[in-house]
Amino acid sequence: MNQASPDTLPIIAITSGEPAGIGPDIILSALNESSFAARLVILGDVDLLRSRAKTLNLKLDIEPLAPNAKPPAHQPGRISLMHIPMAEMAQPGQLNIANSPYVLETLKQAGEGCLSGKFDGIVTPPVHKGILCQTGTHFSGHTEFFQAQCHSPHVVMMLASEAMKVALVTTHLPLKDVSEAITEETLRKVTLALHRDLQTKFGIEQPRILVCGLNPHAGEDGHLGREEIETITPALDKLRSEGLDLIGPLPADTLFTPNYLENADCALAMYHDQGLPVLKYSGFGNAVNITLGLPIIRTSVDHGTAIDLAGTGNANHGSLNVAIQHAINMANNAKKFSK
Ligand SMILES: NC(=O)C1=CN([C@@H]2O[C@H](COP(=O)(O)OP(=O)(O)OC[C@H]3O[C@@H](n4cnc5c(N)ncnc54)[C@H](O)[C@@H]3O)[C@@H](O)[C@H]2O)C=CC1
Ligand SMILES: NCC(=O)COP(=O)(O)O
Repeated sequence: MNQASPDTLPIIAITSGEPAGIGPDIILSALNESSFAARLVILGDVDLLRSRAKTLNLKLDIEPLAPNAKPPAHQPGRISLMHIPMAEMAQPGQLNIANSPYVLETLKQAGEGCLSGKFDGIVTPPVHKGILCQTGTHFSGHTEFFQAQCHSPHVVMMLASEAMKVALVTTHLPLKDVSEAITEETLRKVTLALHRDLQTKFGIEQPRILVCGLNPHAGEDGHLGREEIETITPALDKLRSEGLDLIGPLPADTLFTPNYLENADCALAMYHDQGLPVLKYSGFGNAVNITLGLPIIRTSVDHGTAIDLAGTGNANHGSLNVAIQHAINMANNAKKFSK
């Protein structure tokens, strides 16, 4: 049982995610079964949450907050909600472009609330990037959405499981554009942002980071690609001379083996599908996605919208639990540092 006064608990906003996916399902089951030492507020449509609770046969008390009211301390079975109306009632499993503006609005209000100090952190259940892009807005991910909203020059996507932390130099880029995006400047900024946040957000005094090469066998001395020699090694050497503990560039296929991982704090992959499949293989369903380098706290789940499972009761809320708990811990740490 939490002993802290409710007024000191962090306020964490949780967006409802893609309404036809499992976002509403995992919010309902997580907040029904688990207990969080925080004031949680869902940003979403009250009828969506109530209707999905009925479909899932979950008995929860779902109440909209009065304007400007603060959410109470979380109690299992009770949900406080900031009502944001959907255009049309969502059917589980059926994407509807009419509700895309709603999804974007929940993110916008979450970000604004964090920037204004109304919320202490944001947790985002999954959205469907494809249906959002169909509106004509280019949406490649929450990471880039909040980066733009916060005017942050460099953010880093990092996923963390019990077994490992994996950060990415590039995020949602077509593979054909990756090589060009890996410049000495980008590597420098991403690695510095990662190093700093491992220190400040995870309390690791001197983080040791394993850095992947881009090419097979990290280029095999230039015979299988030259990015390691021309770009990655010079960027890492400069950072090493400034005191960072960096190993690499290492062949990505051997970097993710126990000998390396056991002696390091984080792996830095060059692109999305170089690092994330390994992390998801080791911890899918219990990992957290954290955006580093933002002025606000933002965590997310390790999975997507799982349209096939919406409304079935088979969606696992383990990763959402971890994402909420990480946001709470980071918000509490931030409060300590600001005193
Ligand atoms: N944070 C976010 O907003 C994320 C959004 N996505 C988006 O989700 C959409 C679908 O992506 P997919 O690649 O199909 O991945 P997905 O994670 O939605 O599904 C992959 C497989 O895992 C299962 N699964 C996913 N979450 C689960 C859970 N909580 N419990 C039990 N089983 C679960 C699904 O049923 C499916 O078989 C895409 O539009 C993608 O961009 C993907 C990852 C993160
Ligand atoms: N694979 C993780 C992912 O794509 C999530 O991206 P984001 O929406 O957190 O930017």
